[in-house]
Amino acid sequence: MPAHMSVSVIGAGAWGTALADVAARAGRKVTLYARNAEHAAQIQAMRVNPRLAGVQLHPGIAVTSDIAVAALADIILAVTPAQHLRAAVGHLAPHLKPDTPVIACAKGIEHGTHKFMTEVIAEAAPRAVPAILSGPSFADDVARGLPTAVTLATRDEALARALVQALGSATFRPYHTTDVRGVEIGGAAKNVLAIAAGIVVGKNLGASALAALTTRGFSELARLGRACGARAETLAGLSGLGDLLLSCSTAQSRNFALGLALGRGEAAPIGKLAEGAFTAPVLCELAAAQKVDMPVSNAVAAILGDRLTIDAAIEGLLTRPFKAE
Ligand SMILES: NC(=O)c1ccc[n+]([C@@H]2O[C@H](COP(=O)([O-])OP(=O)(O)OC[C@H]3O[C@@H](n4cnc5c(N)ncnc54)[C@H](O)[C@@H]3O)[C@@H](O)[C@H]2O)c1
Ligand SMILES: O=P(O)(O)OC[C@H](O)CO
Repeated sequence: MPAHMSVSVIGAGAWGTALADVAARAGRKVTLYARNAEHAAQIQAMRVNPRLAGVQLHPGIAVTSDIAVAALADIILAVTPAQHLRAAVGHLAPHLKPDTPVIACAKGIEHGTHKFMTEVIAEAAPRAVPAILSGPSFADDVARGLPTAVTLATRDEALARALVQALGSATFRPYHTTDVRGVEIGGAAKNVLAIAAGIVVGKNLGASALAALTTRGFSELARLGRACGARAETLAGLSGLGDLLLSCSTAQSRNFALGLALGRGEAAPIGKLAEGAFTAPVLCELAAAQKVDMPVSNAVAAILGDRLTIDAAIEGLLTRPFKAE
């Protein structure tokens, strides 16, 4: 197994910046890539990224807008929104050394193709080794050094272990697995379900309803996971149940915050990436293709697509036939 001494982060948003800090804290040589040269120069000079306000960049992090420089690293973290991953990795691919691990840190499913994040990497950079990192972790918490645990998956177990060693520290604890699909499904579905949780709170339906929604949400996440070949322990682990619990419990989640605003009849928060809004329609298409019933996710997709009012969605969910748990 080659030494993984250097890490590049593609995408200088909130999560990319927090993960650059994680890698620097773990002792790696870190390069943060921002596609906009002016933005890169500003972060390099100020040592602060406005997308992660109030957090000082680790002194060891170099910032670049040169993709060829970023591509030289032993490990790549791809940290763009899910719908931009193909373009970002495609831009990087010609410059990569063969067999470089490219770890998707986005949570979503690609529109049109229904591809998961590692499948997108495999197509956009065929000589890379795709992996995925996901789990309950807010960029702000991670960047402040608060304790966090996530799941890191790639098909080769020895590589998964090595990547965990390269990125892990006392405050950022990745657990390894080879269940790539299980990790991808948890991260994508939890964002959609977090919007539903926010709606429940915004509509003042009560703490009991929130617990019911979260539990039934997990039930449909797990049904889809099983249909797609995910392992039960992954679905009940950090990247599945763990991330669902986090995102369904606090307005610190941008997806929950979107649902909260919708439930209160307010405008959606501006400038905040809510991946679940992009994932909802494609998650429902995927579930339908797999003949998996996902009533909560379907309701979220219909609300966001203006095909259903929130009140009608709630009534529809509450009047479904009684059935075995
Ligand atoms: N913010 C969090 O707490 C958090 C935690 C875990 C996972 N995530 C996931 O990480 C992903 C990114 O989220 P974020 O919070 O960093 O979003 P963000 O909006 O803060 O940043 C996204 C960044 O991606 C960059 N980008 C877009 N297209 C690009 C391209 N083609 N090449 C290079 N850069 C490109 C943008 O310029 C921007 O800087 C999402 O899928 C999200 O679900 C976020
Ligand atoms: O702010 P959100 O809803 O994108 O959630 C961020 C992370 O995915 C939480 O694990």
